[in-house]
Amino acid sequence: MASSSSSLKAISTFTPSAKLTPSSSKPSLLSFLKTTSTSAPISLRAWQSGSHFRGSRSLITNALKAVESSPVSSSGDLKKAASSDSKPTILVSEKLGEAGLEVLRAFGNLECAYNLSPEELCAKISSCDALIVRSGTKVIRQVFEAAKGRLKVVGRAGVGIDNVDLQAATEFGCLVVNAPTANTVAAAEHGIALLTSMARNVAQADASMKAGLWKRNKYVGVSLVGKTLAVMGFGKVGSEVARRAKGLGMLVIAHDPYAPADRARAIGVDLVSFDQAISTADFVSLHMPLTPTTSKVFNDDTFSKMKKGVRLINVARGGVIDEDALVRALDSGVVAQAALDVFTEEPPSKESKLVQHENVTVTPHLGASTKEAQEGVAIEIAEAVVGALQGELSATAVNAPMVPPEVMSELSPYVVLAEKLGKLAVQLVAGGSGITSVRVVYKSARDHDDLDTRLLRAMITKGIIEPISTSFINLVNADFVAKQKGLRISEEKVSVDSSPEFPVESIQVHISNVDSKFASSVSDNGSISIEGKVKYGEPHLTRLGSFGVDVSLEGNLILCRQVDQPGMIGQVGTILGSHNVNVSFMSVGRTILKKAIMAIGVDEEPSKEILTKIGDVSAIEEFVFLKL
Ligand SMILES: NC(=O)C1=CN([C@@H]2O[C@H](COP(=O)(O)OP(=O)(O)OC[C@H]3O[C@@H](n4cnc5c(N)ncnc54)[C@H](O)[C@@H]3O)[C@@H](O)[C@H]2O)C=CC1
Ligand SMILES: O=C(O)C(=O)COP(=O)(O)O
Repeated sequence: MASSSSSLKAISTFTPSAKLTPSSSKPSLLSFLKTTSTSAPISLRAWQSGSHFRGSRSLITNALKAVESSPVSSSGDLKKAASSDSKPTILVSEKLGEAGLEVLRAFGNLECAYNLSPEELCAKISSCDALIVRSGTKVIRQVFEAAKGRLKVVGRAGVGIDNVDLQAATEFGCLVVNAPTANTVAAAEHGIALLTSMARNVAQADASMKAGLWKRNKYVGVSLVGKTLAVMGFGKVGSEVARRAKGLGMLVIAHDPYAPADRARAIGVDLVSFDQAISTADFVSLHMPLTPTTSKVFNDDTFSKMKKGVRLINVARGGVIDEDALVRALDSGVVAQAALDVFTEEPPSKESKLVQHENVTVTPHLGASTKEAQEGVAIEIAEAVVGALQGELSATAVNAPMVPPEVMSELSPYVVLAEKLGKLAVQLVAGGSGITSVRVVYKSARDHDDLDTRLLRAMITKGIIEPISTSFINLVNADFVAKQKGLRISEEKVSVDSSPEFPVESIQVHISNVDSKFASSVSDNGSISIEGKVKYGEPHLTRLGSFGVDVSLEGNLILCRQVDQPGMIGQVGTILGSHNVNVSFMSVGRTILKKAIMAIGVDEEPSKEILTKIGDVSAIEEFVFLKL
């Protein structure tokens, strides 16, 4: 059961623990989070209208504008972060298209350093805010450790993120973004190039002619028309391969446990089981990502289920095949031919039996390597990384909630509210720690399925965790750190009869089984309970415990419960004014039994002496100072 702190009139101040990360003043995804923490919340309009970069909405720029015009600015850090001498440093460790490099150069300090050894990468990374890689750089845990908290974004200039340790990135609060669309066609075209050249022995015949031979009988191929192609992984690349193969007159089936059947049907492809796909196909083309589930999924067992003489194409990842098993299958003739663009180890050893096998056609991971795809990927990743460094939520985030722009613009004021409610709720807990259970209730007139709360939940979690954690917390690692701290956050959606025009009518945060430092925040069921709403685009506290209030959530706040009598505002205002503490707003809400809750917004943090004086006002029964 929650209870009030022992002395109602004890001074209750709350100072969030100092952040240890040296980079906490850098512009980054963190800046989005910081932005929401400034005393000048970002309006939806500001969010949408930024134009720092083509197609991007610059939160930090808008935050600064808002902060500059705000009388209650406490954003020295943000201003410093955006000044030219503190430009973010972006390390590009593999060749990237010039158009993308230009975007990066215009934004930050760009360093291109190719072919770094793991040690060299680790040595450089602590001076970088962002790292952009392709498939050749292994971004392993040691890289995040060596970054010492500075690295905020890893951009993968391409699709596959199997070379980035996502768990480590998440633990270190580092956002990972990729460029998932710009190389789809290139990879699909390369798959088709391998399929057709393998079927007609183009590579082998070419090598033989260059060796001075003319072997027309040896290189008789097989036809594609009427043959069955199994596309394993019916995502972006897989479906483009399917479309093209159908144009070649092939029968196409596909296996993908997550692909919707109607999308397949729309291009005349049947989705079938794994076994059905591999046992009926004449050609098998691989397009699934490398994950723990797909690792070596093509092995002795699977090859034994294939039609004798099957032909295999892999432009996905080498690791989905047990390469030794493939050599055995090629030697036994179960697999007649293979065409491989990707390998378990890249580059493979010169002695690789697979590479040397006469029935195997190989290319050195060229799937994405067209001029067009590389330009597209470079721009896509540069914009994603710049956006993330500016504090935007990325639509291509791999380890954080992905938010489509239209959803984001609608949710942004609620995102600000969510973080503030989390921050406020934790400051009402005596000692600020020992929280194990948080219940969040969203009231909404919308169909529950239409309300995606992942972002709101992450921000509430961040708000709660950040002040009681010594580590750097952001959207990326908030859930992870919460779990580590044994904090369980449950969510409930409640339907209300209001306008579905707004995604959320109110958000409530309830913390149970803790003591409160402000008894008025404890509701009848014994939990610390607060509720907030967005009003005119700004976050407001609308309920505290059992009391209805209406307080704009900005800056620092003193909440007092007092006997409802005249002159209270004057008394407290005089104490603050005589100590040069500027009051930004005051509001008083009457409660039951002649009690009132007074909320005072203050620009500076009042000293202990001032707070003691406020506590000495006889009609004040309890009060708490909160930083928002
Ligand atoms: N060789 C190259 O240069 C390139 C290689 N790639 C590789 O191709 C892969 C696919 O790329 P996209 O199509 O853009 O990604 P995608 O995410 O659009 O498609 C991957 C599909 O695989 C499916 N999948 C996941 N697990 C599966 C399983 N166990 N069995 C069957 N399907 C499964 C997913 O549901 C998804 O539909 C990437 O992960 C990347 O590794 C992509 C681009 C270039
Ligand atoms: O996008 C992908 O997944 C790729 O495999 C492309 O790799 P690359 O960027 O060419 O090293």
